[in-house]
Amino acid sequence: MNKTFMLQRMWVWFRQWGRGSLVIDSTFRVLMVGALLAALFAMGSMAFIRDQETKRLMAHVDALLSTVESSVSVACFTGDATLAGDISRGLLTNKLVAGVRISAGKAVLTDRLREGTIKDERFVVTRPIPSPFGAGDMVGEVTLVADGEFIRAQAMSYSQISAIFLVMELLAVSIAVALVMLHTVVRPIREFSRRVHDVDINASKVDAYVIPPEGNEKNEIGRLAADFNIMIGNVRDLLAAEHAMQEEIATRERRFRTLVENSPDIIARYDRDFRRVFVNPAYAHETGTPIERALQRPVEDDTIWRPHMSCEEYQARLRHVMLTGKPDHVLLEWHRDDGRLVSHEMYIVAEYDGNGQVEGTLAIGRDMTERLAVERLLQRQASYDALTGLLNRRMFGERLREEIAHAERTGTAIGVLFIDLDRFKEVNDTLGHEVGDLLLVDAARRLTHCVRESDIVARLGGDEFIVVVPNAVEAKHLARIAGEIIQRMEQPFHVDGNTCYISASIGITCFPEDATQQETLLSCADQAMYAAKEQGRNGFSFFTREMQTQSQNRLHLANDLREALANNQLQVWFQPIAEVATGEVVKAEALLRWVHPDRGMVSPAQFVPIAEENGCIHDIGNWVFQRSALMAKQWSDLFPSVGGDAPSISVNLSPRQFTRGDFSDHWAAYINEIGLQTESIVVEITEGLLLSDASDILGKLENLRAAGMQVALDDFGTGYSAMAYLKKFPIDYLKIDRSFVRDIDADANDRAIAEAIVAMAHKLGIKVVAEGVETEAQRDILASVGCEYLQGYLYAKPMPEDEFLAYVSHRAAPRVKVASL
Ligand SMILES: Nc1nc2c(ncn2[C@@H]2O[C@@H]3COP(=O)(O)O[C@H]4[C@@H](O)[C@H](n5cnc6c(=O)[nH]c(N)nc65)O[C@@H]4COP(=O)(O)O[C@H]3[C@H]2O)c(=O)[nH]1
Repeated sequence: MNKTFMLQRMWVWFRQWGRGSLVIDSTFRVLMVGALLAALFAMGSMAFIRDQETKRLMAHVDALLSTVESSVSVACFTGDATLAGDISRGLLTNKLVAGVRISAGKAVLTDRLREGTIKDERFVVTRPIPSPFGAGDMVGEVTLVADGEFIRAQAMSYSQISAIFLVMELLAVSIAVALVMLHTVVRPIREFSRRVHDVDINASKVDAYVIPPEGNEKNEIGRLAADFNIMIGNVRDLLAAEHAMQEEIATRERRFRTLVENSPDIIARYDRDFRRVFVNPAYAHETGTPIERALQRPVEDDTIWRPHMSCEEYQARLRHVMLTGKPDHVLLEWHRDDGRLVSHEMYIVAEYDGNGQVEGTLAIGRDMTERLAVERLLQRQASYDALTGLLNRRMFGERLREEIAHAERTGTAIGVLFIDLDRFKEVNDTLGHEVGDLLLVDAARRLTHCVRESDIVARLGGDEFIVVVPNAVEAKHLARIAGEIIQRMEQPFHVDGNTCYISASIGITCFPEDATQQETLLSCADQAMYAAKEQGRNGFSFFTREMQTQSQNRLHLANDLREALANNQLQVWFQPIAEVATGEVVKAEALLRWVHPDRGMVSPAQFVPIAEENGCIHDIGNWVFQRSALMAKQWSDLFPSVGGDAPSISVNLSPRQFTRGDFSDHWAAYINEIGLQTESIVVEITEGLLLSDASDILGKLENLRAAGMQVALDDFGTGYSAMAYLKKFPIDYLKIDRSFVRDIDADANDRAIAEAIVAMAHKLGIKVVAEGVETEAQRDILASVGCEYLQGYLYAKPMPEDEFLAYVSHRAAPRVKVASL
């Protein structure tokens, strides 16, 4: 058992060893085949040779029988048993013969069988014996029993020897074949194998090819080498292509890496479990997370997304992209370490593996911080007033629309307060826009303190504000808010080192009582505000239907005013101004009149503000000046004989026209053109002008003075009464407002004010004109405090040009001829 196992092991080892060597394997196979064939042939030939040998020996026995046939014939013929015995003994000496039987007829002459012989009929030869005398008579019969054992042994021995030779021959042939194969096939193949083995496919072309072993160039090995070389060529080409491809891939990868690593966009790749498997440096920089910390971390670990979008939401978006394969845009925002909010728009796409399965997502984020900041700023600018931070007109419109819709649904009321700052224009014009802006900011702040959080506060532009009070159930609630606003606005504004006083006029309207449409609602509030202004400012008015009518009137007036100048509907009237010292009329104020074709006389107090609003004031102002200059010219032609001050005409100059400032050159040119004496024109300005950009105002006033005009400060005492400014500017006259004159005989304060104004003006070398003098008592008091000139109904009301000329002509020397204008 062990032996068999050992043999099996050896056989296996041998086979394995043999497979490693073609020489051994092929030799072994040839020998095995040879041995097998030898065995087969040997087996086949042994039976054949044994048979042939048996036959040959039996033939030999037969031949032996022939040699004794004549002797046996004699013995049989004669019946000679002795002879027959001798013959048989002689035959039995031959090893082949084991038994002899000779019979003559029925008589057996001899019958001998070697002892121990087993008679086998195959080895028995019987032959009839003919008569020695011929004639075809048979005299007996002889039977030879061949020695079967001997013959078999002989045949076996012979066949074995033959088989051994055959096997040896075959083995020899096999060995020869193996040797020949070894020499002609195996060796060249082994050499070929060695050469193939030595081939360096990357070497130069010569070394990269296999040369067939000598003498084998044309046989199968040669063809194999040729095929192999073709294959090497193909492989070399493939390798070269592969190499080029690798190079290309490496180059591309390098470029992509450069691109990705230097990309300002953040790039992150997530696997199916939302773990980051790649991030670029921009990601690390923007998120403040080092790359190694960011990798392999799931999105849930992040806290950076929180401000704008939760991780769960972000993860849900990533999942959706993976499930649907549809790209998505996500805005992510987070605070950096320095606290700055950064915004990135992430473009998320699904990534697939070679089998088309989604293996994760790629997120590329572009920094939108600045753009969003600008957008938000623009949005804010589009919605909020840049100066005050309140809602602007546009946004207010939207909010009001929403409130109206809500009120309609819920059946509630809305209160709208239209707030206009009184005399803000003066602050702006006098102290400059910067101060005006600061005042507006403070006013906005005060406004927001007067209302609830839920109320809407907006700036419509300039000094106009709006407050919307939703759920305004009672008018008194709105009145209380308006009262508080007014009260707060009355408080002095301390702005940039200046103390300014303004007030607020407020118009109040209600939805749905007064109007249900947004525009109409605002228009009603505006009209109510206008009414509040007309009622003396610093107050509020609720909208009434009459206001609507008035407002429409104003609108019609504004339209008609555009045509008024061209249609000769405007006139300049003159109101005399008397000199206290002489009682003579030496000055007059030009006062504009509009004789409306339908309405009759319209007051300048009514239409001058409209003309200022729509810009007509420039043409109208120039026209008034020219008419006044002509009147002054004519009057001065009358006066030299009268004596005293030269006559002059005061012309009201609208602050709007003064600020534009292109009038003075024209006016100066016109004075020259008509040859008017110097100081015949007094330009009346309002005191608020002096507080504005000093150099500009000063320059303009000096221009007027240089052109021979004088300057009067109108309505003095009603505005800022900034005495300090009087020193700085070239003012010739102060005009005490008629509000101080009205009660001067009854109100000691008014008298004291008038007295103080006169005293101060005189100290500055300025003469004083008192307006609105209607009574002699007023005249006397004003005269007593030192007022130089008086203007009022006591002397004369404003009158048309011809009447005025007649008036002054009458008072002047009768010899002076009055020329027509
Ligand atoms: N109750 C009373 N009133 C008296 C008396 N004496 C004069 N008045 C009125 O007082 C106003 C004086 O003009 P103002 O203060 O410059 O006030 C003027 C002036 O500011 C403006 N205005 C008039 N004409 C012009 C003009 O041509 N250009 C500009 N820019 N404004 C003008 O319109 C305002 C009103 O002008 P008017 O209605 O003409 O009113 C005039 C005049 O008729 C009096 O004794 N009692």
